Amino acid sequence: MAQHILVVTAVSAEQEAVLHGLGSASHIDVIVGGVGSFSTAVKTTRKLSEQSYDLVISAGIAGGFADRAPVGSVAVANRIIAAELGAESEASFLPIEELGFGSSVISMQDRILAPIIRKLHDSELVSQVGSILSVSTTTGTTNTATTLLQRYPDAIAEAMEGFGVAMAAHEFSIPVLEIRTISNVIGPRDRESWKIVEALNMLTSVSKLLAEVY
Ligand SMILES: O=C(O)c1cccc(C(=O)CC[C@H]2O[C@@H](n3cnc4c(=O)[nH]cnc43)[C@H](O)[C@@H]2O)c1
Repeated sequence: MAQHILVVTAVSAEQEAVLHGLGSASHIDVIVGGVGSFSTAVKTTRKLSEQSYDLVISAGIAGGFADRAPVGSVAVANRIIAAELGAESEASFLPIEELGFGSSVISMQDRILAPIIRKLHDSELVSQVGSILSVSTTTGTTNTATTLLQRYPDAIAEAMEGFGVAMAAHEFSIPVLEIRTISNVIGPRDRESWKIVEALNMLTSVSKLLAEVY
């Protein structure tokens, strides 16, 4: 399935990891969009207005919810959710849908998702599929992790850029994927325990598969 694909990472270490895995695949471009959905949405939109693409992929490292996406595994989004987009009230969090201002959820197309899920399943890599949350603040307490899971029971991971990439792709009617390798458990902030090098190496392995599948 050789198409023209744009991969968007947050930082250059992720870009290098992806390029390393892609090898000589010339149909895939990889850009750095910056950390967070705002910067990433702007940079992705600019790139999509300059060149035509068939698929956009948000790729990088992420936090995994305990017992759902272990460190060292691969998380593939079937939904990308802007987890903080809404209003707080005394009773509960109100997502933007309930306020009548649009949607905080972008769903992946099955025809795009199925081939990479199959490939990951056939590979040696541990992987899971579910909602990946986009947050502006990296979760740093058990309380926030629990709250997010109550709000989004099918969430497997959180990162900071997916929704920005997805919104840009959506604007150009291009399908989107989010694929992440897990560097840390979501919960109490313990920066020393993050397995960033290992997650970047896993990102290289995943990128090899991306080049074979798409
Ligand atoms: O807490 C810190 O001191 C700290 C230092 C450097 C970087 C960070 C980040 O939050 C990097 C976020 C970056 O990586 C993705 N990512 C990785 N794990 C998570 C997570 O548990 N929650 C949200 N984002 C995560 C994210 O997509 C950014 O690109 C913190």
